[in-house]
Amino acid sequence: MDIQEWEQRHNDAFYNVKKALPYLEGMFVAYNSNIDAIKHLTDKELSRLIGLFNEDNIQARVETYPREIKEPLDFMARLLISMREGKAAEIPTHTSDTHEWLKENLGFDYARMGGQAGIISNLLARLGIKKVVAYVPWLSEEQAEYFVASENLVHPKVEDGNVVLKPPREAFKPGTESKVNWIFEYSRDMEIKCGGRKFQVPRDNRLIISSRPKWIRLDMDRKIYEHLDSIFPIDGAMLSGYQMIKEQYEDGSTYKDYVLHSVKVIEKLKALNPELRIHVELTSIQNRVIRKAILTEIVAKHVHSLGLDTVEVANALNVLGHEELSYSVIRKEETGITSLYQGAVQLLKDLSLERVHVHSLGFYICILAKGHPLTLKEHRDALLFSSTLAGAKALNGKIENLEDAEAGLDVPISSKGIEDLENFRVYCVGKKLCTPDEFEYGYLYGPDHDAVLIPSKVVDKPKATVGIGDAISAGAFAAMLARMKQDRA
Ligand SMILES: Nc1ncnc2c1ncn2[C@@H]1O[C@H](COP(=O)(O)OP(=O)(O)O)[C@@H](O)[C@H]1O
Ligand SMILES: O=P(O)(O)OC[C@H]1O[C@](O)(CO)[C@@H](O)[C@@H]1O
Ligand SMILES: [Mg+2]
Repeated sequence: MDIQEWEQRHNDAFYNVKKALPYLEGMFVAYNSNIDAIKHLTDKELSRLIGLFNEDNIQARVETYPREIKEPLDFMARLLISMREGKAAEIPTHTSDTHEWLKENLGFDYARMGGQAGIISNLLARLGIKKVVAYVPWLSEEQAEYFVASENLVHPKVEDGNVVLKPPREAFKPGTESKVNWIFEYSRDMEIKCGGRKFQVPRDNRLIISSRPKWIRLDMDRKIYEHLDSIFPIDGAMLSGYQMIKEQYEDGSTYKDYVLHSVKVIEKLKALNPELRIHVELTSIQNRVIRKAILTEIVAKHVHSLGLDTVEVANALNVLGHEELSYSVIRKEETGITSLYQGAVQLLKDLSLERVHVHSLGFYICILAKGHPLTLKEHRDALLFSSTLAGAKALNGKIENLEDAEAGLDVPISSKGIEDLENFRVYCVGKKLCTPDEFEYGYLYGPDHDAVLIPSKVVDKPKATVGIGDAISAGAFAAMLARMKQDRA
C-alpha cells in the first residue's frame, strides 16, 4: 500500500465529505453523557498510589479480576491490569466512596464532556451539522454546561405538556445530580513496580471508572417518547449508554424492562422516518448478561450500524458464543487483523446489521451488507474523513470546528497500520476477496458482504485518547449519511 496515495485519498475525502455534510437535516444522539474527570497519571503519582496499599493485597485483588469497583483496592487492581496490557477498560462503581477517596488522594487535571452521546453531540454540532438533537435522561444543570452552546445543538424539554427543543442550558432537570466518571490516561513506556513485579506499559490508553448512581435509568421520558415527532426531521440516530442498564432494580424491575423500552424508542424513530439509519456505539461492558442482551435484543434486527474497538469486538464475540474467534482477536498477533476481520463479519451476520465499523490503532475495517446504498468509494471517503478527525482530536485534544478538523490532514498515516494491512493482503487475495489491485484501493468483495479497509492517522504523543473512538464512529456515520442524502438530492 502506497502511503502517499493514501495521504492524497485522505485529502480528497475530507473535501468530498465537507461538501456533503450540509445535506444532513439533523441527527439524534442519546443517551449517556457525564462529566469526565481526567487524570494523566505520571510514574511518580502511580508509585505514590501503590504506596497507599499493601502490595500483596493489590496482587491478590488483581487475581480476583473485580468487575465492579466497590473499594479503592478494586480500582488499584483494575488500573494495574489495564496498564499491564495497555488495554482500555471501563469499570462501573455504584457508590461514591471511591470518588471521595480519589478526590482526597489524587485529584484530577481537568473536567471535560464525557459519555458517547455527550462527546458525539458536541462533535457533530462542531462539524456544523444543521441540527443535532441530544437527549440525556439525567441532564443536570452542571452537565448542561458541557454541551456546545451553539444554535444547532438542542435538547428536548417538556413544557405545558408539549415537547420543545431548547439549548441544553435551558433544558436541564433542576435538582438532578451530575454523573462524574474518572478517566486515568496513561502513557506507553511507563514503568510499574508492584508486589516484586515490574512491567512497562505497552501503549497509551486509559481506564474509566464509570459512576452508576442508583438513581440512573437508561430510559426515555414518557412525554418525550409520546412527542418524539418533535425532534424531526432527522436522518440518523446515534445511540449509546445501554451499558448503564442493570440486571435488577430495587423496585423489582429488571433489565428486560429497559431493553423493551429501548427497542420501542428505536421502533418509533424508524416509524417516524423509514429512511432513518440507526447506529449504536459500544463501550466495554463488564456485565456479560447485559452485554449479551444489548447485542441480541437491542442491536440485532433493530439497528443498522455498530461502532466498536478491537477489544469490544472480542468481548462481543465471546458472549455470542464464538470463544475461539474472540480469543484470536484479543491475542493481537500477526493474525490479529485476519481474526478481527472475520470477527466483524461474524457480528454483521449474527446481529443482522448493514454495517460494522471497527476502529483499531492504525487502521479501520468497515463491513457492509450487500446492497448497501453507497459505493465502496463513498464508504471509504467516510472512513478517511473520520481518520482525519481522529488525527485532529489526538493532536489537539479537541475539535472546535471543521477548520480544526482539517489540521488532522497533517497527521501522518500510521506506518504500523500500513504494515498490519499488508499482512492481511495475502489472506484477502487468497480468499478471492479482491485482486491484488483491488486491495490497493482497500475494497473487499465477500460472498455475502463487502468491506472497506483504510490505514489511519496516528499521533505519536496524543493529548488524550478518551473519546477518539466516539469521534471516529460519529464522523464516519455522519459522513456516510450525508453522502446518501447528497446522492439523492
Ligand atoms: N494517538 C492516537 N492517534 C490517532 N488515533 C488514536 C490514537 N489513540 C487512539 N486512537 C484511536 O482511538 C480509538 C479508541 O477507540 P475507543 O477504545 O473506542 O475509545 P473511546 O471509546 O474512548 O473513544 C482507537 O481504536 C484508535 O483508532
Ligand atoms: O458508561 P458511561 O458511564 O456512560 O461512560 C462512558 C465513558 O466512555 C466515554 O464516553 C469514552 O467513550 C467516556 O467519555 C465516558 O467516561
Ligand atoms: Mg469507544
